[in-house]
Amino acid sequence: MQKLSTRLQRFRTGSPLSFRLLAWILLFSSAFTLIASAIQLYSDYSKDLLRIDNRMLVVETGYASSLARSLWALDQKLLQTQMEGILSLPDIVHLRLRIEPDSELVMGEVPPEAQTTSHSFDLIHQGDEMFKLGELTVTADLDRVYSEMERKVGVILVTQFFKTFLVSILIIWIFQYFVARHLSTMANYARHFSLSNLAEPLKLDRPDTPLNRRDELAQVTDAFNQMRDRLNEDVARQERDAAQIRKFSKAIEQSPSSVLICDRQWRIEFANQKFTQLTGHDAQDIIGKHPGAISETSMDHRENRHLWQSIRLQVQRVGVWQGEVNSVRRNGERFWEQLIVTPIKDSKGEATGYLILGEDISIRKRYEQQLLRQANYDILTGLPNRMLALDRLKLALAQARRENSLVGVMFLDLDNFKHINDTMGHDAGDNLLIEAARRISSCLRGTSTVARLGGDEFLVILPGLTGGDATSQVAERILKTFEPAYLLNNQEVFVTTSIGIAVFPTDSDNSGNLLQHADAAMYQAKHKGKSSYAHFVPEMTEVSHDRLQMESRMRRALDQNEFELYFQPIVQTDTGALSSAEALIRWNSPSMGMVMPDRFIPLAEETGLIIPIGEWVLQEACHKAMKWREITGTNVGVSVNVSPRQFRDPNFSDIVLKALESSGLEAEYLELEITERLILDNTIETAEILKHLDQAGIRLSVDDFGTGYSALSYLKSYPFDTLKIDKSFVQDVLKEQDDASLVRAIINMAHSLGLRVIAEGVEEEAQTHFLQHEGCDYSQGYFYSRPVPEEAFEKWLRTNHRAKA
Ligand SMILES: Nc1nc2c(ncn2[C@@H]2O[C@@H]3COP(=O)(O)O[C@H]4[C@@H](O)[C@H](n5cnc6c(=O)[nH]c(N)nc65)O[C@@H]4COP(=O)(O)O[C@H]3[C@H]2O)c(=O)[nH]1
Repeated sequence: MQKLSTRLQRFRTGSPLSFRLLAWILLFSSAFTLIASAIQLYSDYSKDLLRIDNRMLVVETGYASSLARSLWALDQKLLQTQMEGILSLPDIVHLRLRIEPDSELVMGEVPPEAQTTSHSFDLIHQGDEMFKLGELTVTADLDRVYSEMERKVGVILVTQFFKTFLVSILIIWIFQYFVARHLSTMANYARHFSLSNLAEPLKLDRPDTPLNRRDELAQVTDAFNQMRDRLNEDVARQERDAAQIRKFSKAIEQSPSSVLICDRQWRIEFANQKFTQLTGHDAQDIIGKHPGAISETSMDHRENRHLWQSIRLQVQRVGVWQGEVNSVRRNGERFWEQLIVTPIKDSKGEATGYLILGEDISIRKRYEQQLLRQANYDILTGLPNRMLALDRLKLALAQARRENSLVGVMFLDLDNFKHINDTMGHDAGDNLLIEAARRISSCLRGTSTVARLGGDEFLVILPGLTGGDATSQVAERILKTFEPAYLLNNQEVFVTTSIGIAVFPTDSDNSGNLLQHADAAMYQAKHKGKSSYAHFVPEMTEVSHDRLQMESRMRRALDQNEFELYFQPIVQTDTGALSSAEALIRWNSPSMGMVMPDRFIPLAEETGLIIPIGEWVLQEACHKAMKWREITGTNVGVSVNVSPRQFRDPNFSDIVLKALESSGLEAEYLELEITERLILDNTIETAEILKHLDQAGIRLSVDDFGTGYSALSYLKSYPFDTLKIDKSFVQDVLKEQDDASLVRAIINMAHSLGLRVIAEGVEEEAQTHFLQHEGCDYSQGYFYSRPVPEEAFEKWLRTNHRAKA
């Protein structure tokens, strides 16, 4: 019962379509039935009327002659019987017989208000002559026909109504069961269909037959489910996209680089946290502004506009702009940043905006400037070094050529420096050099240059001179400033200098010759006696007698076996264990005593003698390394210095390989030390030779790192294994904060390029702690051992229990 009522309820409330259908079916079927029934009734009615008409005709044909005979015979009885016979016929209710001439016989009765139909015919006597006897009018009552019709209408209406109703119910049930309820299910499904409710597919409550699978409901269901699947895919894709967008946004927000996103018109739309940290500008303050307008104060307006114009043009043409920009923070502080500007393109490749990535490179810049300073200036005196001095000299010569002026070049050497250094100590020597630099500088104009070439040698460049005399005046002034005593270690010391002068273009028109001539003149001045100066004269071209003598002695020295290798251990910084040794040449000259490499290697370079000397060093070093293997039972590597001239010798690679071959030393235990200046001199050849050596397995190291150009980029392009930090940095790591941070930066940078680092010139234990802390791989210096002769080194090896296992 309950079930029935719910069904009814559902039928009533849930299926308006069924109701409407029912109503329409009823209406149409009723109308149809009514029309059909009306037609039927009308035809029945017509048939009944026809039947009555026929019956009247039958009366005429059947009774006309007999009635006429009875009337002729005046047989009233028969006439009556015959009329009664007619009256007994169905529907005939009234007969009127009009007898000629004026009598009438009436039988039967017409019910009041009855619907009737009448038929009259003549009664004729058929004798010799035709004689009309009378006329009979037969009246039939149509009430039966009408009541019959009424009954039929009633029956038809009732039966048709029920039939229609039942058929409608059946149709509706069929429709409800097979269609409407499924439509309701679909409607409900569609009503509850939402993005959060996509798991359940639409399922109709009906058997899964092949027929059902093909009908329209199945098609609509499939369409629904396909829509659901597509939506599911869309939602999943959207979620994936949203997750990615979230991830990217986070990455951009937390990026270590500053990020600005601009629209097509270069108006800032987004700035990340790093940008705010870096510049001090809040994102909301700069939204809508042009990126060039933020730090406009960093340069003048025109320069800034020009910069951003060229950025815009290059980004449009090339697709990227990158460069270093000197920007200004909100608080006015300047900083260097590396900017990369790229367009953000849509799927059609159209730029929809621009991405500006920025990185604070102030520290790197500072290091680079520091390195540049180190490369160009003498650390002790702060004067330009040899390299910068040569650049300035070349510039001065170029200018003099243009202006037709003279350039004076002076070579200075402190007369008794070596003696003071040896007797009063390095600090006193250093102080003397600083004071001498100051005194020389004080004698010069702003356009002149005074440089320290190394040791106690200075160079003075006097550009834009109009006459040679000016050089003499400057030389005299310098000699005069040297007259007062120097206070070294609280002692008054008198130091003099010797000055050699050469003038462009009188003495030479190229810088190299000018320097040589000034050098020769200086030797001449020294010969003249201390505290004097000398001008170059062509007779001096034979150069100093000393140098010539030195050269011929050096040539003999190889044959006489006067060269000797000293060795200095290179140890692992953290353990102190021996890793390898650097071979350092010494010249045991019978006439000059022990000559240090700084004194003869440059001359050997100039004369080309370095090639046979270098070959000897390589052979010796490799053989010694094999000997140490025997002594220690472990592999000890050897480092050999290679000078530029050696390196450029076409046979250099062969010489190295021959040394390895003849000694039996594996290539990996030989390391060649190359100065960075050499690398920068001749790029293509250098690259090829380095590649060749690297392919042979020989280790390569950059020597004296920090004293050359220190252009970090070349380290990436060449196959170096090791970087040796110059001793000038290491020695002051504990005293100079700048040097400490520079060494730290070099170590980090080298490691990031996959290079090992050796710190040279380690003299104190505290320096080793610093280097350990900074992760420096290897160390070398007096703290571990000075360079020692072969026997001493072997002894050191035997006693040094920390040799690498
Ligand atoms: N103040 C100080 N100095 C330390 C310390 N530890 C090592 N040294 C010195 O630093 C120099 C290191 O060699 P280098 O930079 O390659 O510089 C070398 C190298 O460029 C060149 N040289 C030496 N032997 C050869 C060689 O066989 N061939 C070539 N081409 N050049 C050589 O001569 C330069 C000078 O050599 P050395 O006079 O032996 O000077 C050596 C060494 O004695 C320390 O703790 N404090």
